[in-house]
Amino acid sequence: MSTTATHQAAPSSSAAEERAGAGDKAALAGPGALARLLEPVRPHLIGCALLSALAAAAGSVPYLATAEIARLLAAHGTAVEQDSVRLWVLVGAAGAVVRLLLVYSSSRLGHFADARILHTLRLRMVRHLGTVPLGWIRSRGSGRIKRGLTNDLEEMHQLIAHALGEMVAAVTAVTVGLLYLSFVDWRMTVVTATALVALGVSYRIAMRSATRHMNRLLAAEARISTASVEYADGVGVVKAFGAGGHVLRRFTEAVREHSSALAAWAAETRYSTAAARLLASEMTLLGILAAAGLILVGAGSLRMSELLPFLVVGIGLPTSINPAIHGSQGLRKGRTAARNIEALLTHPPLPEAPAPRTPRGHAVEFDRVSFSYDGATPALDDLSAVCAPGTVTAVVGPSGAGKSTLAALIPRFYDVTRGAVRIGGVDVRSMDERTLLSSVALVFQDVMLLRDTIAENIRIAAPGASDEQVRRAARSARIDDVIEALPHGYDTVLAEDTGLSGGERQRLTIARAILSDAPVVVLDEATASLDPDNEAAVQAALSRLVRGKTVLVIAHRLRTVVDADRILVLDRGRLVEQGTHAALLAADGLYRRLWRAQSGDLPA
Ligand SMILES: Nc1ncnc2c1ncn2[C@@H]1O[C@H](COP(=O)(O)OP(=O)(O)OP(=O)(O)O)[C@@H](O)[C@H]1O
Repeated sequence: MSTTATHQAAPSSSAAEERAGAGDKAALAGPGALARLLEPVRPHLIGCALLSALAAAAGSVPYLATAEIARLLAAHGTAVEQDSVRLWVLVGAAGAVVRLLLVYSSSRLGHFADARILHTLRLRMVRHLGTVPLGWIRSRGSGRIKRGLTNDLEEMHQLIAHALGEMVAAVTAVTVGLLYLSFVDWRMTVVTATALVALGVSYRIAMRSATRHMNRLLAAEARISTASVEYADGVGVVKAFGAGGHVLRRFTEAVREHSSALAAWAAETRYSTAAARLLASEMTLLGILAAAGLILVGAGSLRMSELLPFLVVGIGLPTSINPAIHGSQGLRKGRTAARNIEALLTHPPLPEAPAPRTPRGHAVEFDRVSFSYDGATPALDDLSAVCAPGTVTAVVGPSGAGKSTLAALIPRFYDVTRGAVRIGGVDVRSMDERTLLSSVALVFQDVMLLRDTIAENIRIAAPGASDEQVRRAARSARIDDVIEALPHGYDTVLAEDTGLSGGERQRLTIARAILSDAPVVVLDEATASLDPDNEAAVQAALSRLVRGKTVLVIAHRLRTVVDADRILVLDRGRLVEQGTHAALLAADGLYRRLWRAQSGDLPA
């Protein structure tokens, strides 16, 4: 990430809301997560469920009316009273109209609840992202964050606006159907209910492996969605490094896993699915009901006219259950989505200072700092150092030594595990977030630019800056000429194809940092080699940026730090040496070994 310190403090009301949310963590955990998230729209959901139930009941009426007409015809033949038939036709038609009205009302209420809760959740998630440690967001990955804000909310939408209503409607339709049939003949109703349960159980048995396969598929889908976002975000890198790129590999692995999950599902369940479908079909139920009914008719204890409603209404019952199966899948997906959303919403925000203090001066001090990402392995161990204002301090060391971690502690991407990081004598944890972030400019390797105009990308560091100030910063960062040469100059909207080189994009972020005029500059020196022109321009821009500031440079190439005022040498999280280039070479320790390794074993 390459950015100046730009993220905003969340409004205090939302911060309080988020703190309350974090306090609810224990209560939110477990199976109640979904219920808790939906709490604000509970009355709407109950209303929606009631309307769905009434709609389903009304929807059963045309079938019941048809069954009654069939009964009348079977009982009286052509001598049937026309008025009775007409009445049932009217009742059936009225049921259909009422159903339409109720479905409309229920759907309206469901979508209203859906819009409201999704709006609230979206806001809470975005506000919460503004309060959690930036380091957590970076390590979680943009793909997972975006998935939370898109796919998981979409699953919640499906659940609230569709699945809940479908399940309630299915249960009601079956209940109403069985209730009606019980008035016709209780024995046949028992047969119908038993047959439904038996068919349901055999369906479950035949589909028993489906849940496992479904879970595997859902997990694979989630991975594809995450990897797609990451792939889209990192397509530039992927192009630059070809198919060997990390992101592309994750994407192709996810696609492969999805295909193999799908193939395994199809292979294992092709017969059982067909059997399950046959078992739970209308034809099977028709066979059972006709056989049982004809036995009773034959025994003289059931009239033909009483059997007909079972053949008309009874065999439609399996179809009524189908939406419940679909709805239960929606419920399962909604639960998973709720858990993901909850995990994001309940991640503890960075504690805010109750009585913020203002730094006096801009020295950066690491005071016996220890930090661990996982609470077990130290990434930094009891490290103390001071970076004086107006000086450049370079941090060097082997890969994994803790250089980036040290830099990340200054803007509070993470909080120290022990010790303190101070700016101007004030612990960064005791500073107001705005004060802290306006004190520190970050120029990191992975250049982060927003899809906005070039002017706004620079201005984000100082929202009130005039056009002239933006231009002056761009001139200081040696990027002014490049911007002017673009078709829309400073109004060019940045996109993948804007045509800026890596070095030019880096200079844009330097312009941003220059505009912010933050007294502390944290710089992650580029490892990717730039062409000589770009490198010279970046160096010129940097020297303008760091003039008079307290500078901490994470250095990967030692030749760039020979002029640093002080070099901190880290190894496995510990500060093992410090001093100037000359002093460290003379000390004949780790720095000298690193120097010899990087300079091709040439004597210094
Ligand atoms: N987000 C993270 N979660 C867990 N562990 C991490 C994370 N970031 C870094 N680490 C671990 O912390 C240690 C220090 O890593 P750090 O990135 O600070 O080293 P570095 O000196 O900057 O390395 P490099 O030069 O390779 O960038 C390493 O063991 C690394 O694996």
